Amino acid sequence: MSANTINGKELAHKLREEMAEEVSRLRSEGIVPHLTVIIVGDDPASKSYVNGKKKASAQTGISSEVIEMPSSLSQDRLLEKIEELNNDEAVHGILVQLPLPEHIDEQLVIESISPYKDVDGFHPFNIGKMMTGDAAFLPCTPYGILTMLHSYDIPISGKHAVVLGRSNIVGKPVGQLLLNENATVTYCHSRTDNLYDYTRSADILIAAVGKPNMISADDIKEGSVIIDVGINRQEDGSLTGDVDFASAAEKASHITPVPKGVGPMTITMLLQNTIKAAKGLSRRGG
Ligand SMILES: Nc1nc2c(c(=O)[nH]1)N[C@@H](CN(C=O)c1ccc(C(=O)N[C@@H](CCC(=O)O)C(=O)O)cc1)CN2
Repeated sequence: MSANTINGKELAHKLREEMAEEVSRLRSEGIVPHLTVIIVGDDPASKSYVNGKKKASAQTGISSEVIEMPSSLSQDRLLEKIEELNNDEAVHGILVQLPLPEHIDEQLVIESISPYKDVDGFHPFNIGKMMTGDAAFLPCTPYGILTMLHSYDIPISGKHAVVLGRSNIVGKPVGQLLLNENATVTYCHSRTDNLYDYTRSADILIAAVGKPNMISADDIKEGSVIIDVGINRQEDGSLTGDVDFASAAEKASHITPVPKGVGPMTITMLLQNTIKAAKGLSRRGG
């Protein structure tokens, strides 16, 4: 078997075109969706992701501002800035690019953002709503993965979904979203015994570990759906995922590549959350 490639870049492009139409309608009603991104320090990867967010916002008609702050910034100053943005009615979405320098408490920063402007979907209020299946801002990477599965008509209900990784921004929430859609979910992590027994029984395998090529054809079930969230930079500068694409593609039914798989969907769902914030949907439970 040769798998269908789930093309995140192409899907992201299509969704962004649809969003641009929606933003144009909102603008004609006098609503200009606005996203403010804060970046602390000068990590090159973070800078490149933030640039991507700015560019994608502009292409969609979403107004955006990037606030660059030095890595020497105090935590109090960052919290003050966030409070200012929380109180600014023209700002619909606030995002603080992660990771933050070590002297800043990441969780405290996340919790200082108004849950109604939390377009990253990281605030405990939104995480709680997601767990109960209520309207919430969903974390962008997991939301992007669900959108990919839906767009490719991949059945979720009743399927065994195995999530490799338990980070707060990808592993835990993607498992919860799959559970909300009636998958039977198993979480695996660095302490899991006999990990490959689980991966081989997965109908849907989400690899979000950050270990290059840790999954190959021998580790997956025939006809399974493989979602690779890993972004691992090689010595030659190229990117590779957690899955050995060439071998897994021989056995899977669907597979995401790296790059151009899950990555572009992360920024796309951020745009979607910003539009939702501008429409005030999360406040009204829509
Ligand atoms: N506040 C946040 N911080 C971080 C998040 C997040 O969702 N919110 N996620 C990641 C980084 N990230 C967005 O911020 C992100 C990562 C990867 C991509 C992407 O499109 N990747 C491309 C490859 C890009 C390359 O060549 O380097 C791909 O996979 O095709 C977009 C966004 C951590 N921080």
